[in-house]
Amino acid sequence: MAAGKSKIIYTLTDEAPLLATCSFLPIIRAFTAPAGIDIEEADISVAARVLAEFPECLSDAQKVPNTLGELGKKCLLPDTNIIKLPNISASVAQLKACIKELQEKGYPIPDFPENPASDEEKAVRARYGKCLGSAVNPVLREGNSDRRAPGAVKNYAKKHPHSMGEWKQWSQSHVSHMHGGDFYHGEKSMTLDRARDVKMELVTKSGKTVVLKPKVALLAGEIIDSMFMSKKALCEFYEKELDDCREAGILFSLHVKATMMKVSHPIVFGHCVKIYYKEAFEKHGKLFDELGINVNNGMVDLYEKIKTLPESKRDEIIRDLHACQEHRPALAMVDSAKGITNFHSPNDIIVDASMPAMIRAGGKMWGADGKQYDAKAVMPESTFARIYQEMINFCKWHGNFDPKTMGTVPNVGLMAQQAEEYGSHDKTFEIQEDGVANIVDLATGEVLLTQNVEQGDIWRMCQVKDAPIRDWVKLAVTRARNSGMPAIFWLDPYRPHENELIKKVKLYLKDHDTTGLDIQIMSQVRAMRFTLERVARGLDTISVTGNILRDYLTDLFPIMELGTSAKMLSIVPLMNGGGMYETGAGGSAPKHVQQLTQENHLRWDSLGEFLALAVSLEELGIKENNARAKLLAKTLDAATGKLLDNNKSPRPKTGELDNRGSQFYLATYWAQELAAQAEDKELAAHFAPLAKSLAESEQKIIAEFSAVQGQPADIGGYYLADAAKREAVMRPSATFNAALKAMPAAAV
Ligand SMILES: NC(=O)C1=CN([C@@H]2O[C@H](COP(=O)(O)OP(=O)(O)OC[C@H]3O[C@@H](n4cnc5c(N)ncnc54)[C@H](OP(=O)(O)O)[C@@H]3O)[C@@H](O)[C@H]2O)C=CC1
Ligand SMILES: O=C(O)CCC(=O)C(=O)O
Ligand SMILES: [Mg+2]
Repeated sequence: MAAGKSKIIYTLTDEAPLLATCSFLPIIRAFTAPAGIDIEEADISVAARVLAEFPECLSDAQKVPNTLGELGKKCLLPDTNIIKLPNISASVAQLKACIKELQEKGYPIPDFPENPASDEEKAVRARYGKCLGSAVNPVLREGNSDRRAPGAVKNYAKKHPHSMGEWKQWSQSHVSHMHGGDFYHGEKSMTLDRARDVKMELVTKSGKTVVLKPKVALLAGEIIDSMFMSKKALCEFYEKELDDCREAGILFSLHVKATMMKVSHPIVFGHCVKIYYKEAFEKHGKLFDELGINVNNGMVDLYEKIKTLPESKRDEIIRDLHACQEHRPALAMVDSAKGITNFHSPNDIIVDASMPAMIRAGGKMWGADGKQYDAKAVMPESTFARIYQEMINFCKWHGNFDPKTMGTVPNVGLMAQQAEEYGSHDKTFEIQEDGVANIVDLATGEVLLTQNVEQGDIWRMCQVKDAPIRDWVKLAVTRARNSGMPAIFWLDPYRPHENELIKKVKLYLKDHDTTGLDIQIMSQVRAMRFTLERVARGLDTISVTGNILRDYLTDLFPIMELGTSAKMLSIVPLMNGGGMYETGAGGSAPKHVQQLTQENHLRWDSLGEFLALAVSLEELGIKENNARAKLLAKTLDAATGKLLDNNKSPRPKTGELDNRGSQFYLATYWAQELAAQAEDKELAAHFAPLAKSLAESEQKIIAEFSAVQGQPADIGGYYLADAAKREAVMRPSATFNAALKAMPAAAV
């Protein structure tokens, strides 16, 4: 019997994930219809988010709803079930490209004001600001994070290990971070005794009081921090590291997270670029200012804007930039073939993915000649950079990890309600004048936290509420109990913020039965060492971390263990009872779209989506007592296992099996599993013809998929593709399409 109407919300995002969703949704609908499950689409692509900001510029036909805002509200409801795919966290260059494409498609939205002067321009800039950087995940993440490699995926990686670069003990690769003057040093933190409204203000040396943030409402038990990065210390650090790197003769690479830390990290990045090219910036600084060049957005901004200059001037600038390179270290490349360096855009080297890639490659990055070299990995903020050096130390001593035997490291991450640094961009400021930066109670005038700051310093306030911390501790205990693994809280008692957290963790652990569990608290470097000693012996260890380490570790370990974080199970149990199922922990791999449009091959692996869908169905089945949803989940997991066993994942090379072919195999195995099960005979009978027809047509369908490969594919746009063209490209097998269409759309 069919159950009542249940609903899964499926996000439509950008780039490769969106393409893959386009072909996967018809499959999902064919399978979920008999269980009475509706799949509701929610377009949260960067294009949709931009259009939703400017309804007054659009005709009625062009207007789109604020889907992200609506989805954020749904995350607070108990019955919400969302599958969330990775989306673009846009850089300024990406946002401008998106705006241009929409304008060219007839959407009369305003240009992006780069240097807003009038109030009107400032207002437009602020609206576009909402679409910049990591603007989606923080809105939806109303729960903490549970990320792990499912057993079938881990076993597959052990049987089919990916390549690992070799670590040499004499490798020169290392991490450099500040040893003073960064956010870590001088941080102040407190737990609120009661609910308070506070403001953030700067009292300048000249006696002015500048209110930077008029009001932040804080709850009782919330932890707040005040921390700053000294511009002077940062610039001295860069000078020293650039010289040191030049002397060592290795590549210089700068790793930031400009998407999530969208206010502070572009500034940190910009200082490095300006110091590297110091003489050129000194000579042409005035002109650069006139042109509105802002290298916080990368050298791409400079190269774009000098295009307007006469050729001779342009050549002079380029010569001067090249002259700086003569006495500076070589830069790590993002794309050696195209001459794109690490300084091109702050979003090109994103630390959570870039550091694991370097470590996996034996400590190597790409040089301008397309060869691999040792590198100095510069991460100015020392708070979390130290974990990477600890892993490098381990690899230098023990050699590279072996995916065939290494243990697994799942993560329980404190993330809910914009926890810690990742929720701080609206409370982060570049200080305009020397003075004292205060967090002040609005009602009493009491100064809660104070810092002495100088012009150019970056000052921020972070917060984490009490309820998410309680929920995080509970999730850690639950995961430790269900997995039987030790759980380590990575918390550093020498850091004021984490010291406050430790007090709460110790208290809230008492709310749970922890008998027989191995739960420990260790500072980050010790936790890394302890975990790696176990990893090397094939033992599993849960890392329980704050928000930044959640992000870093859930790429770091999966990339070592599985070759990519896209194969992770990534669950967000929403605090009000709903569930969000993210697909993997990685991004949206722009180069995959390029390969599709040039050669009609999509190497993107939808495995993360298959895993997420199974958990989403299982949860829905339990909550709504929908036996068929549970059966769909069980059979989907079995089909995914078979897909891995039979090696039917997409391959990177054009001409071989790609995403579309892989999805076809998933559908075939899923139908076969459903047809073979005996729990629900009606459902078995429903899927038997599909199982049979897909198996019989295998060669024909695969031939139809192969036939289109090797030539360009037109999807009619990048940020806003043409739906019909995209569908034609992503669903090129008439036989497969007809088999899915023949499935009844209603419950049986
Ligand atoms: N949750 C989210 O919404 C997130 C979004 N992002 C955004 O994604 C974009 C790209 O980020 P980037 O740092 O390059 O990291 P990615 O994780 O997208 O890519 C790194 C590399 O990992 C491999 N990879 C990742 N996912 C898959 C997959 N499903 N199938 C096959 N291979 C995969 C690819 O390597 P290869 O081609 O060699 O196989 C890819 O080039 C940015 O705009 C970023 O902001 C980033 C992280 C999370
Ligand atoms: O939202 C983003 O930009 C990145 C998110 C991310 O990297 C993660 O959650 O692992
Ligand atoms: Mg990440």
